[in-house]
Amino acid sequence: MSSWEVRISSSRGVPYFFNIETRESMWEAPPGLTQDQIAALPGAKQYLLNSDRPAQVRASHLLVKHRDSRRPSSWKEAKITRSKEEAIEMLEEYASEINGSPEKFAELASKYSDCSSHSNGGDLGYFKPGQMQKPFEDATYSLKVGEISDVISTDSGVHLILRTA
Ligand SMILES: O=C(CCc1ccccc1)N[C@H](Cc1nc2ccccc2[nH]1)C(=O)O
Repeated sequence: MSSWEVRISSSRGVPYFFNIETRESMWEAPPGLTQDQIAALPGAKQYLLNSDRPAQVRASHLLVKHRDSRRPSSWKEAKITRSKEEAIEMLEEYASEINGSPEKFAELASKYSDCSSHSNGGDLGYFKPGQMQKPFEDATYSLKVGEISDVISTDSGVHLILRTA
């Protein structure tokens, strides 16, 4: 079998096909390979996972950091000492106040989010697979547009996510 493998493009954060013999690369699966042969290539799992995801999504989030966050500091608080449990309780409070309203989401994110995106109602803009921490990306892709997530945990802290596109 030819020596193709699937890699992730660091610039675009999406999979591509690379032939380690000829050093050829291409975005789409090389012609002539059956679906089974593609699935058997090294790295194919990445391709199969990503291939059914839209190229990019847009989301806003409300982040509450805690003492175990990667950077336990924010525009709101120089030294964040709350526990993860306290952060989750706060987020659940906010979630019930937001009660599914995108307007309320933006208002509370502006006031309470520990991310710099608070100044924009929590809007992160568009992002592609591979650009955000995996739990955040997976949670966003599993939301419908207009839907708000449950509490999601990343190395940055705990989040509510509103998918906007
Ligand atoms: O990484 C950033 C900036 C994110 C951003 C992207 C696009 C527009 C505006 C902000 N801020 C971190 C907190 C943080 N961690 C995150 C993890 C996933 C998504 C958003 C996040 N925000 C921090 O402040 O520690």
